[in-house]
Amino acid sequence: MSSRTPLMAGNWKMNLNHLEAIAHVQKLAFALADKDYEACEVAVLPPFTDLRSVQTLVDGDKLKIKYGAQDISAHDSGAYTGEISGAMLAKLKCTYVAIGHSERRQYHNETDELVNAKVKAAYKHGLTPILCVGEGLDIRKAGNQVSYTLAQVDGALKDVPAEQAESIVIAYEPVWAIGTGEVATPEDAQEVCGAIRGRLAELYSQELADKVRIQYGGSVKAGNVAAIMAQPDVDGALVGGAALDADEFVKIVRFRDQ
Ligand SMILES: O=C[C@H](O)COP(=O)(O)O
Repeated sequence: MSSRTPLMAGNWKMNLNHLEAIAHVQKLAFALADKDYEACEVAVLPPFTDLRSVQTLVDGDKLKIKYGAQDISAHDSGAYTGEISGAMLAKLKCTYVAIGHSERRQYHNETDELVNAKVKAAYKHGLTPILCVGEGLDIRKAGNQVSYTLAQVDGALKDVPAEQAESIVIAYEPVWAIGTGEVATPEDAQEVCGAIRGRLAELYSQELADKVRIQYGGSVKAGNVAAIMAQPDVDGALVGGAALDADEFVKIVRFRDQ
């Protein structure tokens, strides 16, 4: 494990309405103590419709939990039905926004070019991108996971200056391990996360690369998180299914105890 502060983020995907969101965040807040926040940064990524409720709760109760959105429009405003702008997310005091999740790439045909535009939109509005990258099963079987994932990193960071890129979070999520119960081995996670850090050093500098947090995502649970977090280039987890169970997510945050 590195000296970077780990980021444990729960991506709720299309789960939990705004009332359920309040109950869930209250449960997390009740369970998490100051020492948990000192050891780890904790964030939730609820659906758009929950964000105002989560903001009200976090602000009102002065919670240390951070929150963000699961997507952002590449556009600032205008006739883009169904889209949500970075300005809107910033107004809701979001810290993070997930960009380029494999489900967006797969079901909404998001290209590296669009992901790059969304990364730039996030920075324009003061949001920190959680850039999601990772290979599908066919790529993994062909042994091309590193080159494929690094090409996604290159595409997402095209023309993004160092003073912005130094705050990015990159989530390596092998698509074949998402929601399947198939977890990449800690060595699999390290191989690609280490290569991503190496690419950041090539694109920018070693100093910048050493600052960036790289998460692993894909069937992370309390039972497997410690081994993954023991890898030198893994600085947190982007958790899907297990983040919907507050008790389980708290155990993931307390990965050092598992
Ligand atoms: O964003 C989260 C990832 O897609 C992982 O989801 P999962 O933990 O349900 O496999």
